[in-house]
Amino acid sequence: MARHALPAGTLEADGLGCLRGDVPVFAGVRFALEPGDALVLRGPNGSGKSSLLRVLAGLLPPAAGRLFWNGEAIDPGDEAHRGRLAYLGHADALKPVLTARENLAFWAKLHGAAPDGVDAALDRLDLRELADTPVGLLSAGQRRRLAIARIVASPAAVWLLDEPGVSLDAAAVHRLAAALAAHRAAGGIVVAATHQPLDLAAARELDMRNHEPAPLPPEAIP
Ligand SMILES: Nc1ncnc2c1ncn2[C@@H]1O[C@H](COP(=O)(O)OP(=O)(O)OP(=O)(O)O)[C@@H](O)[C@H]1O
Repeated sequence: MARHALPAGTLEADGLGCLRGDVPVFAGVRFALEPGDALVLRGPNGSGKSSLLRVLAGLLPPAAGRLFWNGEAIDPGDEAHRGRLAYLGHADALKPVLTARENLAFWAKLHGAAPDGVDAALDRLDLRELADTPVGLLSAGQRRRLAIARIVASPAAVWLLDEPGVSLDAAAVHRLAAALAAHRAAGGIVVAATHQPLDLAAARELDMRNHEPAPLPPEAIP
């Protein structure tokens, strides 16, 4: 499948920390990702993988540290940077009354993606036969495939994926791996949180257990 040109660049995190409800979740997260790189976030439940992805997506402000694109600091709410990101959360962010194709067309228009990328993304996730089915009638795995197709159809350079393989059967896991490889080959960057193995060649790993925040001082504990 032909890929649109990606706005290739480097993504760096320097000393990122995060609070959830005033509770420190992680601290001191550092990485530097070049075009084509992949970073897998590991760690037990509650260690902060989803929180880190939300910080990277600009959905949660960091409590400490900065993010850089091509060496330039990214300000919170930076619209140009938002355009470089495609975020897949636990929820699939699909409209149940629209068909699979209509959902992708909606997202493609919103993100300025090429309309011909919609059918290509449906093909890549083997969804062509379900293109005209309302999303409310799809199975969990079919919905997850469509949510991944939404990322594939986007023009974003940086894919931020939270448990992308959830609900996928073996064939769909294979298609996900192929989509990730194609994105990286086109100069894209992948950051994925996963408990399952993802077939990501030469991916780097970031273990959230190495970024546990320092314990609160006794006087700060109510
Ligand atoms: N909206 C929220 N408000 C307050 N605390 C939250 C909120 N969301 C998550 N947390 C807390 O932040 C911590 C990190 O959660 P997070 O979802 O980032 O972990 P995770 O590593 O992705 O977990 P999992 O493997 O279960 O998906 C947990 O202690 C969780 O209870």
